[in-house]
Amino acid sequence: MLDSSAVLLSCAVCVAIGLFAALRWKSNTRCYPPGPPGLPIVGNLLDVPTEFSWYTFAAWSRQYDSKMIHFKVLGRHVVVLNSHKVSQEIFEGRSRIYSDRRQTVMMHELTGWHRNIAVIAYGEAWRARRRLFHQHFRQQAMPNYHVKLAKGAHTLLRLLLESPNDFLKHIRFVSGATVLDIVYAMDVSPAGDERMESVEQAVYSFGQLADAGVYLVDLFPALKLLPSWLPGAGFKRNAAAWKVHVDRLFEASYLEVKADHMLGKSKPCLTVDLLEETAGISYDQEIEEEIISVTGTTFAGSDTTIFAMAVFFFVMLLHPDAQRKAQEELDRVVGRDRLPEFADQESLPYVSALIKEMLRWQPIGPIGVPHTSVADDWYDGYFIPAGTIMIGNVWAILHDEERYPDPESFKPERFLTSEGALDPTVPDPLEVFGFGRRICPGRHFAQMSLFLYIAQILATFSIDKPVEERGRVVEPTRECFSRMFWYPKPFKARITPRFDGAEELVRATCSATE
Ligand code: HEM
Repeated sequence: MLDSSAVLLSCAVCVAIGLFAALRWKSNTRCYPPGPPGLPIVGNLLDVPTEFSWYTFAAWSRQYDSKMIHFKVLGRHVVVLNSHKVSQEIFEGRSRIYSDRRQTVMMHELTGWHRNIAVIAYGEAWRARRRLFHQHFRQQAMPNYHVKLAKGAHTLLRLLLESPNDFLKHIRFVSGATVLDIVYAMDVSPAGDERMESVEQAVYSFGQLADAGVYLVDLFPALKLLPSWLPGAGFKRNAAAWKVHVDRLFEASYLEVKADHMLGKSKPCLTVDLLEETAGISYDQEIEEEIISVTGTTFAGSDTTIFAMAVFFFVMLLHPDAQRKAQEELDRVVGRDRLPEFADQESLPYVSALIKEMLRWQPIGPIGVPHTSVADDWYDGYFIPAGTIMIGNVWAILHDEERYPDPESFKPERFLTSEGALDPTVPDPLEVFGFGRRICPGRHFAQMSLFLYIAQILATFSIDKPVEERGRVVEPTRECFSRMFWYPKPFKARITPRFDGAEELVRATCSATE
């Protein structure tokens, strides 16, 4: 006869085997969204192009007849959402699951960018910073920045008068200088300034990191222990060089303003506002970190505005008709005696439509910034495991012909009614600013800056294709950066005052504000 403990043991073993079999069966029957079959270990690494990936994702969406596509790269699940509806339901409707960010060694440990709100993991630290950022960059706070933004726009016009061929350099300078002014009340000169150079280097490094996507050290974190001098450890040398600028970006100017503030000689700026708001709270390193994180992150955002302005000049070369129509509207509404201002925006629907169409037609972030999921989930019968990289295919959503008929054509008119007013039934291309709880909190500031720069440039300058000495018109090359962001490689444009008196108007306005 078997004793009772042997019976119990055999029962337990049977239950364990049963459970194991059931779990295995369940995991085998898990159904991921459709997508290309991959190879062992590398998965679909070789199928995903490093450039223009948004076209491939859209093509897979058509091939597999699914708005949700799945593939694997080196063991990581990736899901791409190719429609407005699915992206809303996932990123907005289930934001508790789909608002995290992947943590990488390069971004979070080696370069100092862990303070950037855009890369912080979904959780309390992110929430606190995002709340603070939102307070200062929500729609209602925008008038606080009107004066400094207008000063920046006037500087841009003056620089375009003085050296029009350097227009891309001027955009970069003005965008960075305006943020320095708003955040730290610092005045920098286009002739060269160490702080400005450091900001540019840091912002450049963020673009490089985002564009590179994944480094080998992110896949094999032990590589971070390699000595920097070792051949193959170039990533560590780059990271160390970038970190100097990134730390300076976050800390140096903040500490300067803080010291001035304690001596009672600081000028009004975002940092001072944040210091005063937290003055009643006893000193806490975490609160100081929050301020540093919010102030420094505004610079990372300035890069996207620079890319958008580069796209603007590019689009104006390709679509002179749209340029002329916007200028006709500016002449009619604002006239030629003054520059357009924020208050004119509502009366300039064509200019607003042109900006919307520019963001839609060529989104600068065609695959946005990927989110990561924090829990297993099921959607429409498909399984999405925790830790999946979630990509919103912004390009596909903004080129969906059901929402935007004839999507490949550049037509600002699509946003207007037949009477020429903005049509509220046509969806704004908001996806360019991302999704759900992670949607860009700087979007009001970005849209306001784009409006002012673009309206003032179109009011005073003509942007045309350059003409060579023998009269040959130089077509813009279609060369572009096309990995994480899309923006044109440096190109030439002929930028000239648009009417007699435009130059005087610019100089007079600049001397009044600069
Ligand atoms: C045309 C200009 C801009 C575009 C197209 C843009 C686009 C984006 C996108 C796609 C994201 C990621 C959203 C997501 O994860 O779903 C983002 C995040 C962010 N942007 Fe912008 N942005 C622009 C300008 C700015 C500016 C000027 C600022 C600062 C004043 C800014 C601050 C931020 C911040 C702080 C985040 C991180 C949000 C988070 O992860 O919670 N952006 N932006």
